[in-house]
Amino acid sequence: MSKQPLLEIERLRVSFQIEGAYYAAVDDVSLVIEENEVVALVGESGCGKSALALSIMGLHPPEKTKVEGRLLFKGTNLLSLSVSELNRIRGKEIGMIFQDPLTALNPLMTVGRQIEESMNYHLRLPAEEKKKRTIRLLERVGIPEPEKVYHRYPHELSGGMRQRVVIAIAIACEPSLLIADEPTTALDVTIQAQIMELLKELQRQMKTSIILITHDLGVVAEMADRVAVMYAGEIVELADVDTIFHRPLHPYTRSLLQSIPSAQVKKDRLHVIQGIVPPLHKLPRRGCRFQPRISWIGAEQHELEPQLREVEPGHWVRCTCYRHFHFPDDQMTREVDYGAS
Ligand SMILES: Nc1ncnc2c1ncn2[C@@H]1O[C@H](COP(=O)(O)OP(=O)(O)OP(=O)(O)O)[C@@H](O)[C@H]1O
Repeated sequence: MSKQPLLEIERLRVSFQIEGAYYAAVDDVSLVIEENEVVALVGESGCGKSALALSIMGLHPPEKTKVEGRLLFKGTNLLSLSVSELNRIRGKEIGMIFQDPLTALNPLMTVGRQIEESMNYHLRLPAEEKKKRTIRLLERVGIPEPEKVYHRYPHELSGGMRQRVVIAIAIACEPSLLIADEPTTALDVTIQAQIMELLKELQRQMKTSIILITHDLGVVAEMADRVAVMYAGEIVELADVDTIFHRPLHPYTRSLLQSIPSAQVKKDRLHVIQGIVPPLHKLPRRGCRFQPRISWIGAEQHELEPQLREVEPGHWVRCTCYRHFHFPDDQMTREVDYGAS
């Protein structure tokens, strides 16, 4: 019998209420996260990455959000749990690292107490043991003088140190799944690299699975095992990291990759993906959602109801338009020859 995946996202739809009607920000997304696997979710702002992550944590306010489908975590559907049942899993089995450490931390509570809070809820250890464990955790996330930092307040720490504290809270109960939503966007570039290095090292030690949400394709190349590329609420391409970087097929994935600056290949100008992800209430709900942004590919080259299809083992692509895609600028067409026919 094959092993049960850690998380199975099945036909997930997350819809927000806007002026009385519901619009899906995540639309029919299915994705499996295995144990000890890092899956990156990439895509422009507004593609639905955070909406997906927050639904796994059960953090959408139910009055204004509809979450449909199934989220099977170790076989249990998170969407069918009561708040108290979910609380037993959140923070213990699934940890989350948010974008901005300043808003993720309580300014009125010392670092030590904040880390211990999550242990209080899930582990119920004697005070002495809790403190020892907290100091060990601070050490583990690379905080110097952990005994002193234990008594400090968030505003007394630098941004990078604060994000280390947020990571310590997220891993305090050794979760089997971590969701990291743009964990470094709020930090300086040099600090970003250190924090990603820390996450990578912790992942290696703890064998935690990670859903990594990021705009930074460099980070994806460094950390991810597989990549799900999202556009307008849908996964448009899914494959292992090498395939995404070396044999991308979907026009959106190829455009994202073309827009990365490269020190090796000097280009006169970077490729810019024309247009924007439309707002929710204006998203095309039928046909290929990327069609308006690649207007030089005729409508007849797109599928009417594009599905994710496995084009080679483990490599999934939505819509057959990728077979006809070329960059509008000839030079780029010559630069990239993916041989898709
Ligand atoms: N609470 C909400 N109410 C209404 N619309 C929302 C809400 N939260 C998100 N949206 C909309 O849902 C869509 C997806 O948003 P989401 O934040 O998931 O995108 P994202 O890919 O995570 O972007 P970013 O990279 O900027 O975080 C966007 O159009 C956004 O405006």
